[in-house]
Amino acid sequence: MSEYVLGVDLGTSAVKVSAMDRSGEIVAQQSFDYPLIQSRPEYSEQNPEDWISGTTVAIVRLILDDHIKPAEISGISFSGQMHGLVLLDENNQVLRPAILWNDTRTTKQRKEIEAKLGNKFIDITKNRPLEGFTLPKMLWVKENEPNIWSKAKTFLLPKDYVRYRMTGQLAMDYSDATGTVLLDVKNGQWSQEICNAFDIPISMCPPLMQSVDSAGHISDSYAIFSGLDTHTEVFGGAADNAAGAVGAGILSPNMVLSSIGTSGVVLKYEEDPNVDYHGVLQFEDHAIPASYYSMGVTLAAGYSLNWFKRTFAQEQSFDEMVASAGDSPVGANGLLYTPYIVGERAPYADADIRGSFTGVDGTHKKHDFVRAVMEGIIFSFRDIMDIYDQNHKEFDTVVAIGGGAKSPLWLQIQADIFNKKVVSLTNEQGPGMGAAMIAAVGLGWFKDFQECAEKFVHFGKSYVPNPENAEKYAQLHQIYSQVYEQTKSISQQLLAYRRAND
Ligand SMILES: Nc1ncnc2c1ncn2[C@@H]1O[C@H](COP(=O)(O)OP(=O)(O)O)[C@@H](O)[C@H]1O
Ligand SMILES: O=C(CO)[C@@H](O)[C@H](O)COP(=O)(O)O
Repeated sequence: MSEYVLGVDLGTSAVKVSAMDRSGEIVAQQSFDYPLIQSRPEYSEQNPEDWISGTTVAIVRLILDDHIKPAEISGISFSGQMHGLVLLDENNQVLRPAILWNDTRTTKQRKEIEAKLGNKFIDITKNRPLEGFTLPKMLWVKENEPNIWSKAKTFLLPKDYVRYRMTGQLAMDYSDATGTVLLDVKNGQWSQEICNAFDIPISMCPPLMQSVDSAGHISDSYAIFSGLDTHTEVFGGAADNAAGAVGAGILSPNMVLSSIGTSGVVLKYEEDPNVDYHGVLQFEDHAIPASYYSMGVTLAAGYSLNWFKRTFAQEQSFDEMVASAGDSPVGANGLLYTPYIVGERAPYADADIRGSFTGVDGTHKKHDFVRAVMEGIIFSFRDIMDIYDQNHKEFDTVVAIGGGAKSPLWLQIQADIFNKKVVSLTNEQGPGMGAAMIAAVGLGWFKDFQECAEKFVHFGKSYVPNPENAEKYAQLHQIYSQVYEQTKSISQQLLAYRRAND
């Protein structure tokens, strides 16, 4: 009899479920898209029921269309979009749409947290209380929707809610819990001090677990709903970036991950819990017990390209549009794009900054704009890499994952802008692969992630920097780096105008 694990990658644009066998082969994959609800400029929400329907449809298709037998699915685990607030009442019913990681309505709450706890907050959580994180979202609901807050008994993150619906158990794994900024990272427990400071009952925080811990089995009710079998064991899972790092084989400090999903991430494995980036980079518990990672996040990476396509290139397919960037030279004929279209998180934690095209010329063509968007996203990643350079962190290989890693041109642009070797995976399902690996390790198929990675992770093509292009990009990055400061005040004035006229 064959044996499979399912990796559920609960992304922002879609859920992707991969079935993998013991040899690390992906035997089948299904995905299901769901919408973002953006009712106002700074708002970004999703309906948790859409995650449940999407995940279940993908699983049903694996069973019916790909003929994966439920009896052969030994384990399931998760990779989840981080930080999103799901509030449940005393009967574990969802109280309002989830407020997502890229929702930036919480600047007031961020400032209140900073004013009250200052550097103490970073000491406890290893992070700043940025708009996207969960605690400021809780405070926003408390202040703006007191009727909902008064009914809230538990909070969860997105994939924890899906796990709850599959098993009936409420829980959160450490890698996602760091992203709530309510965790005392050194002591591995919810911070009573932060809860007290903001009058949050600590009973709202769910039980904590390791990513590889068992959360029980598929419940009777979910088995009927999905067609899965109740013998299938469900494991904690991880934040998407932790799972992505596992799935990309980032298991030692000399490798860095570059992920172009809806957001963009530059991530480094960290062994030392005392490393201090002063909150400029995020610092999170890893899916691997007793290890950590740091990362910088570009809020609108793939999202920038999606926005551009939706707004200016609807008639082209995604592949055609991306390929057209090859008709524009390095530097997009002197056109620069900054991807701050929903504000930014790293290196500038600024919810008010907005994006720009600079240097627009009457001779520019649409393909120059496409290339400028793709380059601007990677310049933003380069800003994050520069923080590692400033902290004397050495690494020689960048592993690229996410939807953006499907484009060979974009992979070469990464190699040229980073001036480092960039390696792709033979299968770009980094987070989904990581989720499946968590289930495989949880089931005891492998003694640890290292052993599992030897079977599951396969590196594909390497992209080496072209020295001439790297030199041009180094020059352009100097110019790009000035745009933030020079557009900051203009962005603030335009935002004030928008708010006044909303
Ligand atoms: N063929 C392609 N070439 C380059 N980028 C792509 C391609 N298809 C999709 N993308 C980019 O990948 C992003 C989605 O990546 P994915 O890792 O699936 O995101 P998420 O996990 O956030 O849902 C999109 O925002 C899009 O910009
Ligand atoms: O906010 C973060 C990390 O801190 C994002 O990385 C989210 O976790 C969403 O990821 P994608 O949907 O872009 O993969």
